[in-house]
Amino acid sequence: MARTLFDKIWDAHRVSTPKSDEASGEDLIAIDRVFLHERTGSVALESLMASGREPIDPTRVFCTMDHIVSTDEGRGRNDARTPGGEVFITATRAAAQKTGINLIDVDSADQGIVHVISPELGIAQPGLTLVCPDSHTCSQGALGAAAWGIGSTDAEHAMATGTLRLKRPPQMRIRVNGTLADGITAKDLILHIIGTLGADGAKRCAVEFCGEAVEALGVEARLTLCNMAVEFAAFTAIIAPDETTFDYLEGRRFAPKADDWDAALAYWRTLISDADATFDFEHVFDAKEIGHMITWGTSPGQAGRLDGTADASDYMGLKAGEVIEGLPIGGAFIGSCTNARISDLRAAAKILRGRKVADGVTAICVPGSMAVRRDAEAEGIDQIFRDAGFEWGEAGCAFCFYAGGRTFAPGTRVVSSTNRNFEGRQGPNVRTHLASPAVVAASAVAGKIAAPGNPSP
Ligand SMILES: CC(C)[C@H](C(=O)O)[C@@H](O)C(=O)O
Ligand code: SF4
Repeated sequence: MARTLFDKIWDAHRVSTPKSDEASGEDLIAIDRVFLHERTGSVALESLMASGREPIDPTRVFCTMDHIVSTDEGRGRNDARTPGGEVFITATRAAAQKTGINLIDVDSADQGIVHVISPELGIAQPGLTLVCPDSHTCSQGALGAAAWGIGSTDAEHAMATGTLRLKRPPQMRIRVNGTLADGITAKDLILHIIGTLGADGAKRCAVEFCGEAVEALGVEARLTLCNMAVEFAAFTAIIAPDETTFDYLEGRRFAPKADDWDAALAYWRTLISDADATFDFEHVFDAKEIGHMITWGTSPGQAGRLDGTADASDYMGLKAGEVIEGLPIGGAFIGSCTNARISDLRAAAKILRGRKVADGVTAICVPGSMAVRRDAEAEGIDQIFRDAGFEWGEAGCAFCFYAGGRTFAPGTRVVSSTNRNFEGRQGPNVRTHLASPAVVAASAVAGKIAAPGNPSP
């Protein structure tokens, strides 16, 4: 029977369908990797230890510090950005050391946001199952892994048993034909898709992105695309691994080596949906219709073209029919697991070179990992950001979400390269507009929402 890519990974990991689960349709699925972070992973680790159990294979469990850790340059990395949050860091460290899992601590050269460092270190690989108590784990499907977000209790279970019990999700295929116009990015593409299908448009499906425009994306851009799948209610997202994926992974720390690499490649090449595989839902988009996108509301589905108009939104301070381009801003943020990789920083630096952030705009860039930060510094990109008037941070989630601590002033309109624009997401009454790093940079310079081709005031 013809199978999808997701089916193939599922079937290869199906340990059994326990008798008690026949009616529920649940399968017992082998879990290859568990990733944790200090915000929710600490809870799972502590609870596991409290129950007298330990990870069945600690070498397959990874943990980073990203959510709570301070990202202010020069500040101690053991400091928290959330008042009183140090305990997350110390408790996670203690539990990780005790259980012997792979800990990527605050002072590690590998430290960074979980969904940035997992691909970077070659931990996410085609054909693997990977879970993490974090909703944006769907990002890692960009490598051809079945990767999804879970709760802390499931993380505990996955660590203890190497399995999870769950029902195979329905499946959706989103094909993007044609070529994206110059300067139009994966962020614009995903905002266009979510804006068209709505914030619940993916119907809890495992979504396979495919088509010419998706194949043309580099791995970093594919990560951006898959990152926001959960923002339109997907179970997860996946992209068939191809030469782009293999080139990206070769030589990375946890990628297979020598003969194992050849064997892995042979297997990975089978990971494509069969030509006659069927999906529960299918959508087709045309890449050439997509322009610079931005959200205007408080749901990621409230997205439109930058030169379009908004609906009324009290929270966002917008009237129906108001033109989005040109709205004055007070903040600009480039960071997060969506758009803080080296290609994102390069795109922004291209716009910022030789320019200055407009008066009255607080502009901050926080690289997604310390490796990205080092790469950027080696290329002089940090200097371009600093010269333009951007603050340059150390790696972490930073201003992507607010959990107390430093943020933008209430009422500030912020253009942000992140993935969530809910009320209060970036701070009390902060108004978040989601966009690509290029749009954030252009807007920072213009002091108002602006397209990259047109950054001057
Ligand atoms: C804190 C964590 C559980 C949360 C998530 O699951 O996504 C966070 O990363 C977010 O982006 O809101
Ligand atoms: S960067 Fe933002 S979206 Fe990503 S894991 Fe951190 S808080 Fe969640």
